[in-house]
Amino acid sequence: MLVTINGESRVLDTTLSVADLLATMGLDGRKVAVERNREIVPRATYGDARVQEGDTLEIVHFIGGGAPDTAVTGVDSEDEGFVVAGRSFRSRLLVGTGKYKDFEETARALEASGAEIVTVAVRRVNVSDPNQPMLMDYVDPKVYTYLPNTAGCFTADDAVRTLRLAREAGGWDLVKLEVLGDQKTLYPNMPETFAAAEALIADGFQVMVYCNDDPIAAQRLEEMGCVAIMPLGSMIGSGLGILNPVNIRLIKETASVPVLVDAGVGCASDAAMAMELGVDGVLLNTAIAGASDPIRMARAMKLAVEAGRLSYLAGRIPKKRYADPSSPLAGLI
Ligand SMILES: CC(=O)[C@@H](O)[C@H](O)COP(=O)(O)O
Repeated sequence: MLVTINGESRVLDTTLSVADLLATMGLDGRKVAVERNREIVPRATYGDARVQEGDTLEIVHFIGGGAPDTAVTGVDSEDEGFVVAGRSFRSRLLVGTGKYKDFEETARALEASGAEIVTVAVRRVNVSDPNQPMLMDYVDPKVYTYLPNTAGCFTADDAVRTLRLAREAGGWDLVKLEVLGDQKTLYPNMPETFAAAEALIADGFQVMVYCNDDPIAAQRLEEMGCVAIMPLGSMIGSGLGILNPVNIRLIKETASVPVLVDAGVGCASDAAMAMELGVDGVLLNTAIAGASDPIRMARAMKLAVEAGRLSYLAGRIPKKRYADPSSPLAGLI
């Protein structure tokens, strides 16, 4: 029979089940998800679900990084860590897993960053060579919390479909929703983001949402049930830093769920500045992966996020218009 797998036509044995198909491709036991004619095939039915003539199959896996699905408890003595959707994390730095030279470099950078949550994109398995290395071979999902994301989705429908596949593949329901507006700015498309958030929350997902830095939109997303609000610092991949600190602070002041600055961080001082605004964490990717020395930058980001948090907790001095001598003037000779 003739079927299409990940866009490629294949002639298959007529008696194949989905489980047999995965086995012949060497994908059995791997964290992949299968969609047949745009319907997710539940994992429990792989043995019974027969592949049929004319079927269109999509087999996806994760690209980019991850951590335990169980809560990481215990906190640093100087920082209380943060809690999202009932799970505690010590590290306030969340990192992306794209743009690295190879998976080995990804793994080393993640380790240096100290991140516990890594966000990963969902992509088709390479059916021409399904045995190619996968992210999970390098970034252990028992060590990192995988946060599947919808990078590359421009409609609510695509985003919802992508995250349903991610849940089927790995069982994760804590997800990062991003619905993009256009290729040039990668700004969030907020109407589509609202629609996707609503559908995902109704479907039992815990949604961490990438959004613009609009306090009203952020409030609305929280009211809908999003478990974390992730306003952009600036455009994804731009390295322009935090363009609107006033709005980020406003969003944080109003929110009762964690607020994480997501996107646009270019260097360690940007990450520290975001944390000094009082946000709960920072999500970044390009600044580490695109640095000349990603491992060193990953460590810099770890220290910057910690320093920014401590600086925020310590409380900055008020800015003054004129000098205020550091040494007492009394007793001057
Ligand atoms: C990895 C990911 O989720 C990105 O979409 C994220 O927004 C990070 O952006 P930067 O690459 O600008 O750090």
